[in-house]
Amino acid sequence: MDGELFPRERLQVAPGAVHLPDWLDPADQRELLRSCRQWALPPAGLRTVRTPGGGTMTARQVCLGWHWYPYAYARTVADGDGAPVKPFPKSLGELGRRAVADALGPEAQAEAQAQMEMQETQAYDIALINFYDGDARMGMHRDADERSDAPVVSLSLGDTCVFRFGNTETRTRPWTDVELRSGDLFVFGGPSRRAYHGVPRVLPGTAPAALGLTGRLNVTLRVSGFPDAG
Ligand SMILES: O=C(O)CCC(=O)C(=O)O
Ligand SMILES: [Fe+2]
Repeated sequence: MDGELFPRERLQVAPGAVHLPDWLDPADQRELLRSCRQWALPPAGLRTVRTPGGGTMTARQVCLGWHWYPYAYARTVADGDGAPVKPFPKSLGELGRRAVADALGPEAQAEAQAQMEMQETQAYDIALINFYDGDARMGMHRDADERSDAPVVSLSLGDTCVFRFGNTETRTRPWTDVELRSGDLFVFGGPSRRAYHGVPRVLPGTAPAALGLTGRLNVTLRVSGFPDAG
């Protein structure tokens, strides 16, 4: 909701894990939403992810650059229509770099860049777009199928959610619950890169009316660290 008495403040939730409220302005949010709608179209579009235990994830997903499925990456939608994954757009790479610099400072950004150059891998090359509607949520997990330790960049659109940011050891407490609203940025890198996190709740009807989205979209950008990325 807008119109708070005090603006929401930038918050370091854990070392290397930072929440930047209202990082994308309304025009940039609309633009990103427009792109998400394109990316969600078939082939290689939005799909329901099946887990090895026979369950399904309630957040539906589409990937760019590399296709993630439990628990690996592929170049094609190996667990879906088999189509090649859509390319990772340059604009998202630029957004990722800017997000890291704003959240963690130019040093962290330069260090990440130097590491990537050493490994001869490119910068951000994976996007996972999660769509939460109805009762969708996401259990506590780590982003652990990438080879790179570069920070994960997370952008939220639409309904507000409760984002639970935990610790690197267990799925359980201690954790911090943060409200992520439309336009918010969350970055986790360094000692927090492999921390457990999840989305226990989305708050229906909280999206900014002008955006025109029912539900919540989250875009996470990652660096694969795979030698043949690109
Ligand atoms: O929706 C979110 O905010 C988190 C998404 C996430 O953790 C993931 O895609 O791995
Ligand atoms: Fe995650």
